[in-house]
Order: sequence, then structure tokens, then C-alpha cells
Amino acid sequence: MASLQQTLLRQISRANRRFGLLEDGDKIMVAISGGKDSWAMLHLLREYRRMVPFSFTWVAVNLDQGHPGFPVEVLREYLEREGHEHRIVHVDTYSVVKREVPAGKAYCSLCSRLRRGILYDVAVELGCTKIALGHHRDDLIETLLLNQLYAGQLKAMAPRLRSDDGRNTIIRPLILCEERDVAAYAIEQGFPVVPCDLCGSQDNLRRAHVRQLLVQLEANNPDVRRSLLAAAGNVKPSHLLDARLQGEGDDDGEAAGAGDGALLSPQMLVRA
Ligand SMILES: Nc1ncnc2c1ncn2[C@@H]1O[C@H](COP(=O)(O)OP(=O)(O)OP(=O)(O)O)[C@@H](O)[C@H]1O
Repeated sequence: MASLQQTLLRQISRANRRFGLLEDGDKIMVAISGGKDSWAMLHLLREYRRMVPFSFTWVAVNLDQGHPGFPVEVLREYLEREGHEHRIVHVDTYSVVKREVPAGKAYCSLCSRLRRGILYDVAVELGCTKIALGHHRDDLIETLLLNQLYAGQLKAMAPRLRSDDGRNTIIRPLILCEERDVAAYAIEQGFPVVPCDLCGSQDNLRRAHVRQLLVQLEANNPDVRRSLLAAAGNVKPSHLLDARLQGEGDDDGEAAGAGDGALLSPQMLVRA
């Protein structure tokens, strides 16, 4: 049986072939939060570099946002011990978020917008060609549902995206990896995982709801996550209501109904 690491590397390799994430000569800024996903991404990218016939380098960057008790020395020690080129940047966005967000509301949205702006600037300063974020398959699926259920948008997460100002390219090498595999790998490898609730913010209730919904859906259809991932890569613009897309795609009649066998094909399903 394939090891966890082999499974995850195969999925990174598949994402790379499909979406052109890592290229010869790249200098990747690997964004490290201290959570399981970004540690796994960093470790796996180093392993992946050993497997491929082209060359890329990386610098691990953590933004210490000033959360009380953030164990920045734990991150530094690990990065040094492992020999990763790294930068730890300190900007107290925590105070800003605490000041600006009304009591009882989640901090996450403002916190991540502030973080993004700072990380984009750091990437330019460091001459990085791309920024790698640790989002995985389950982040993508949750975002796809969140946007439909709460924001009226058919939109998930791009594996590779140019920022609006054109200065940065974001990549998500773990986008085909399952969260449970990433979590198990983080335990297996003993990464120094920092909890993400240091800010004391409320949970993002909508995301929690979507997670719960997925668990319920999975009870009836164990393939539901695979199907949602496949759907994100199998868009039929002619069968949507966006007037900007009319006329694109084939005319294959009505949408495939549940149980008619047309919803999934082996090619659409992304299997480990
Ligand atoms: N403080 C930070 N400094 C640098 N990069 C960050 C920081 N916070 C988040 N990131 C990057 O953004 C990604 C998504 O952040 P998010 O807070 O949603 O974390 P997550 O999905 O729990 O992942 P992780 O387990 O890596 O924390 C992270 O995987 C990481 O690449």
C-alpha cells in the first residue's frame, strides 16, 4: 500500500501537471501559518523537489500577526533545524482586528485580508515568483458550497491565480489532497503544529455549518466530496444562468439528474 507521503506527492504531482503550479527556476514563497497544512506543504515541496527533473527553490515565510501567545520561537527553531531558508515577519494586525471587528463577530475575514496584503508585499521584496498557500481539497469544497449557499456565487478556489494587481501569483499545491491525509501526515511527521484559535475569535459559523452539512451528505453518499471536487473541474457554462457565458459549451440537453448515471464518470473523479 502506498505510504501517506507517496499518496500526497502523487496528488501534488497531478495538480502540478494539470495546473502548471511549479516551474523551472521558480522561487516559491511558502506561506507558513504554523498549522498542519502549511507544515505539510513545506515538507512535501522539499520531497517533491527531489523527484522532479526541474529546479525550484523556496523561502518559508511566517507572518507573526501579534496574537497573544503565538509561539514564534517554535516555528523559528523548526525551520532552522530543518535547514529551510526562512523569514519571520512581525506585524501586529491582531490589535487592528480587535479594534475594528464588532464584539461577537468572527475576526477571520479581516485578519486574512490584512495578512494577504502583507504577504504579497513580502513576496515582491524577496523576489519570489509565486506564493504557495496550504489550502487542500476540503477547503476548496467548503468554499464552493459556502459561496453558493451564502454568497450567490459559483466560485471555489483557484489552484493558480494571478493577484488583481498582477504582482503576485498564488499557487495551492495541496489542492487535490484530502484534509484527513494531510492531518494524519502532520501527526506522522511530528510537525510543531500551532493551534489556530489563539485570537479567541468566534468560529466561523457558516463554515462550521457547511462542514456539518458535508458530513450529513456523506452519510448518504460516501462519494460526495469527490463529486464536488469533480464538479469544480467540469463546468458546463451553457447550463448556467450567467448571461456573460451564454453560447459557450455543447448542447447536450437537460442537466443530468440524480441517478441517471451521467453525473460522474471515471475521468471526472479524482482518485488518490
Ligand atoms: N500567519 C501566516 N503567515 C504566513 N502564511 C499564512 C499565515 N496564516 C495563513 N497562512 C497561509 O494561508 C493558508 C490558509 O490559511 P488558513 O488560516 O485558512 O489556514 P488553514 O487552512 O488552517 O491551514 P494551516 O493548517 O496551514 O494553518 C495557510 O495554509 C498558509 O499557507
